[in-house]
Amino acid sequence: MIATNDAPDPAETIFALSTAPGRAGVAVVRVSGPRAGAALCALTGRAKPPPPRRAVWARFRDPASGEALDDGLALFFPAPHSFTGEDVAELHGHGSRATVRALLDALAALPGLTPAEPGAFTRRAFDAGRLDLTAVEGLADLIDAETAAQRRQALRQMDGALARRTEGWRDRLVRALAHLEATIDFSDEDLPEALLPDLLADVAALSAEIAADLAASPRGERLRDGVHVAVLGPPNAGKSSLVNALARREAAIVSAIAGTTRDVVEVHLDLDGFPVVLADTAGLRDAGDVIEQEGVRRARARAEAADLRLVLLDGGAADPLDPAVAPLAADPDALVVLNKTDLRAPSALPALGTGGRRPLGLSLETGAGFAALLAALTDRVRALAEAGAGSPPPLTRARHRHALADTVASLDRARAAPLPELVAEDLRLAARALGRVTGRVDVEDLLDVIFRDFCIGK
Ligand SMILES: Nc1nc2c(ncn2[C@@H]2O[C@H](COP(=O)(O)OP(=O)(O)OP(=O)(O)O)[C@@H](O)[C@H]2O)c(=O)[nH]1
Ligand SMILES: [K+]
Ligand SMILES: [Mg+2]
Repeated sequence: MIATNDAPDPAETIFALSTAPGRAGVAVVRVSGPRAGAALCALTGRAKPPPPRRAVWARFRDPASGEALDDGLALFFPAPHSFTGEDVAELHGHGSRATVRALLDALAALPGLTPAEPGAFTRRAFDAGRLDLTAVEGLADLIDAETAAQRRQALRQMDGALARRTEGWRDRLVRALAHLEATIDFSDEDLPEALLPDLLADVAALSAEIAADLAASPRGERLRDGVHVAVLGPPNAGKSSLVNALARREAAIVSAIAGTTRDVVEVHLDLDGFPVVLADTAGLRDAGDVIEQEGVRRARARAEAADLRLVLLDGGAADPLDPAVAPLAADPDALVVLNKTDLRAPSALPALGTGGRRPLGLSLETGAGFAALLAALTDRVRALAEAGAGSPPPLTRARHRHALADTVASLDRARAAPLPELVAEDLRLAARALGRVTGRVDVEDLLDVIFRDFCIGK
């Protein structure tokens, strides 16, 4: 949605349908660039655009033939108070394919107007400095949000929570660097002798703070992409039955034949606003044909990659904790469930691992324990994905993680550097890595800080 192509030509006026294509009550066509006002006038027959940000009713006509195309509302947002920072016009017409096509064709026929590339409006907003990169990403995530928690996270990032945090770090870094540069360049002047130890202490504190956010980073990406839960267990434990019950549809084949599931079957769930990718897997055992063995290999790979492992034990088996399953159930991070409690009670099993844990009891046959399992699963998913309002803004993309990891690496090199010049060089690299998060990498602000804090040059 927000993908951008070649560097845009700001002299061009671009236009596009901004609402979803198809039948709808209203469709919004947006025009941005120097000819936006003229385009609005050409289609509405007005001598000049309406007052800023005021909706006026208009009949939309083909400027060439005079044919009436539609009627609706027209709005004008003069630069710089618009989404793109340029003159923007909006035509709100009726949302049929024919009216939208007619409006777009009429705009295309006007001199100096070109259809917008995907993401071109947002690209212009970024170029005009109205959005930083994290806000652009937040906007893209908001448009794609499917659950309430995703919507909250996207809105928070779009509002600049992550940008403010990284820019705050960058300000501190640039300030430290400015002081250091000053001691290097003007060492004959009277600057504090003890600057370097203090500065290195600041750098250590900053590095620790960024590292702490990095350590918490899987949360944000999980909320964006979904918490991956793998359902694992022996053949015939009822894994596919459980996945179907959670998905409330027959997503996977259930049968009394052990080894029914071979491929990994994914279903998407919304658990209390948190997106979940639930994977049904092949029953784990060594027997079976080559296809089943490939299924077992895939199941184990999925178990490795999952954020949470739900281990389903078979209450109908001779030994539900046989050696093929016991190690999975002993994992303290796994959610362990004994199914078929209509055949055997959890109290009939020995405790799992240390600490005397018991599996949750479940019968998909009778429905007993299902609500409790759903609640336990939701709690675990929330804990893995939650971005509490008071906590630091989550890193939602691998890009953020890489930039911050580079920053920490440079800061740690700076702390170990033998000469002030080398410390400065590593701090400069750290500042540049931080600047990548918001997309603002410039050096002018370094000079600003030098002049503001030291009044050098008088
Ligand atoms: N008695 C009883 N039977 C159940 C229960 N849950 C599932 N079953 C039955 O157990 C059998 C196996 O269920 P599946 O869901 O196919 O089991 P699975 O773990 O996916 O099996 P594989 O894909 O072969 O590994 C089916 O006949 C189900 O009807 C339960 O709670 N009680
Ligand atoms: K089965
Ligand atoms: Mg199955």
